[in-house]
Amino acid sequence: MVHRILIVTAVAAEADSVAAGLGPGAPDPVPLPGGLALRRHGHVDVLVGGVGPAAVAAATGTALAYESLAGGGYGLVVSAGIAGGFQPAAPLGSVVVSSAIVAADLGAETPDGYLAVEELGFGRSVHPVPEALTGRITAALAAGGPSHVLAPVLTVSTVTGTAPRAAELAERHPEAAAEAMEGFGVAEAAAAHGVPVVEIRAVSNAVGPRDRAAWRIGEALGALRHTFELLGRTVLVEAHA
Ligand SMILES: O=C(O)c1cccc(C(=O)CC[C@H]2O[C@@H](n3cnc4c(=O)[nH]cnc43)[C@H](O)[C@@H]2O)c1
Repeated sequence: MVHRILIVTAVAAEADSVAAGLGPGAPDPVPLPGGLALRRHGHVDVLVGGVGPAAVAAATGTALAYESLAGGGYGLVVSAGIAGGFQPAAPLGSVVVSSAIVAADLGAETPDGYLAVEELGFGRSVHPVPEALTGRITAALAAGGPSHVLAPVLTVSTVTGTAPRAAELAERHPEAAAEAMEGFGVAEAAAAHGVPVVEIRAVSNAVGPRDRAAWRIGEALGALRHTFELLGRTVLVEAHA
């Protein structure tokens, strides 16, 4: 069976950029339960799943179940959108491709420091991403795409807004290049259906002291569009074959 590809964003502006990169789609969205709507671009579906890991996990699970019950199935799920970038690894306007998707606040604070759920003896806080997949994505971006880095992407429920919090996350996850709010939720839903997942983020702001005026959302949405222009002609075609 040839599987479809599902791309999930948090908000409509991100989905619009992804869709613009993919090119013309079907005129009418497919309504899903829960007030969700899939925009179809050939074999690629784009879904606005909501902000935060819980909302997006529910939405992604709904889309996966819907497609499965319709007799098809997804072969790849992509969490996409804008993000905060750890400096200097991920400058504004660059793209981060996830080598792993990490729930950075799924754990417990203790007097001796933070413990991830694995250290507490239950649950998981990391979803791996297939290397063969990230290798194809980075190769496609290297051929004229935005500057990019392959690194872990953190999922947080609270946007980092202070230098001490940014330093704490960087110390705990020294390899991480970006933080956003949905990747782990998308990954949990994909894993429940046995579907591989990758997160692709365009950097709109630096992780650190909150300075909304310094966010470069337009630049990041442009990088997101450029990324999916390239992937729509390469990796997303191969992944469908
Ligand atoms: O105001 C706008 O025009 C606009 C356009 C597109 C997206 C937005 C968002 O606010 C998206 C929220 C989404 O962005 C991720 N994000 C971005 N920066 C960070 C960050 O520093 N830390 C965590 N998450 C970040 C996140 O995934 C949000 O869901 C606005």
